[in-house]
Amino acid sequence: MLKAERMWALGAMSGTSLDGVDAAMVETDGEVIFGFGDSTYRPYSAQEQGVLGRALGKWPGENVSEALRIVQTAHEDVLSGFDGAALVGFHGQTLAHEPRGRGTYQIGDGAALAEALGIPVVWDFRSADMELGGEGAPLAPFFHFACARWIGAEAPVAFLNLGGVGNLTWVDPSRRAPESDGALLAFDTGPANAPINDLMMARCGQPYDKGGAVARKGTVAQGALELFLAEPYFMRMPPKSLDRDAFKDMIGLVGELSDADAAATLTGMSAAAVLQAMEHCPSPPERLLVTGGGRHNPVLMEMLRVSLDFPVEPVESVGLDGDMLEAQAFAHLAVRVARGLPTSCPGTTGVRAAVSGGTISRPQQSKRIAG
Ligand SMILES: Nc1ncnc2c1ncn2[C@@H]1O[C@H](COP(=O)(O)OP(=O)(O)OP(=O)(O)O)[C@@H](O)[C@H]1O
Ligand SMILES: CC(=O)N[C@H]1[C@@H]2OC[C@@H](O2)[C@@H](O)[C@@H]1O[C@H](C)C(=O)O
Repeated sequence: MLKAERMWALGAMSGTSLDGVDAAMVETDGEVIFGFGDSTYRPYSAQEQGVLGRALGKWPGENVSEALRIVQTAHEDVLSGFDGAALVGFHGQTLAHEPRGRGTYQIGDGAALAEALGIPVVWDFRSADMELGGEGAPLAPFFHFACARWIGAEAPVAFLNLGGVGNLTWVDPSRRAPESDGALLAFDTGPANAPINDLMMARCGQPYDKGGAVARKGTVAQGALELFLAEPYFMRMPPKSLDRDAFKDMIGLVGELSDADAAATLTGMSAAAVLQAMEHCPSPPERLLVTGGGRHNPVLMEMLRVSLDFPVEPVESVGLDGDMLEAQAFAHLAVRVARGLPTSCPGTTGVRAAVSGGTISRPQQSKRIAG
């Protein structure tokens, strides 16, 4: 275990919406955030997205070599452009996630990345948690705890990530540490952008509903919304997590609707899932801070605002970067792993006891292309 030492760490995340790789630098000792540094984004081309999309749902033993090569090359390219990182946190690309079944599967080879970059790489963040009975996700909550302190919050706040899937973290920043009893409650809320994107691609040949423009013209079909909310997942007590495609069938619920009504209804479903999730929080948060691409969808944001009686704001309102929060999370978590500090606990993943996940791969050769 390293002693508490602040360092610049570089984190990288390739999210479930398959849009690209985010990378960001954070100065941290794994507990306190001292500052945020450079960040960048490397989109996947349409051809790369196609390969990754076809690899979704595959498990170890199945052939994903082309997808792996894309993920590996994209990360090497983007991460080699940074200077001064002592450590890299490499999430990889989730292909499948079945917490109560076959486990979780992220592709990306941290040992090869450490060789290519010439710096230690922390990876395989989710396995240890699952081995101890956890969901393996979400993992950003330990970083959200540090963010709540960084923004100076004294009362509970909540972070909502609207990515392909939605996830919510309720934080009580007055607790001593993120693993302390009652400091964190976190779980996946339900589908967020993934079904909207799938609908837009199938019906309009567009990757997403930019600005909620299509949904804005439609009306939410109440019958379909009620069928969606009858899904047992919403009643289940957290922690709980989801595969990107766990709600793939919900597209069928809007199959008969016009494009606008279908988009409005799927957007309404994503919002309703968040409202259900808020019911599970120990107390209403002071504010709901929204991160991830869905914060750019004004229809989705408005649906949340009209139903919640505390402010719903993008994380930019407190000086954070909503496009980079997940990449920053894996930078921060990498330092926690290097120090042997926990990265998940019963309140975030349902793991039996707080656990420090992740594997550290150090470069064997002294080759250095960064720093
Ligand atoms: N201007 C916009 N209008 C509407 N939706 C948007 C806009 N910008 C981004 N999005 C949505 O956000 C998605 C990308 O979100 P994000 O990058 O947070 O996902 P991710 O990190 O891949 O997912 P996850 O957090 O589940 O791993 C896009 O696919 C799109 O659906
Ligand atoms: C298995 C997996 O990759 N899950 C992702 C996904 O995307 C959002 C949500 O579902 C969350 O559970 C998680 O990512 C974030 C970064 C997390 O672990 O906190």
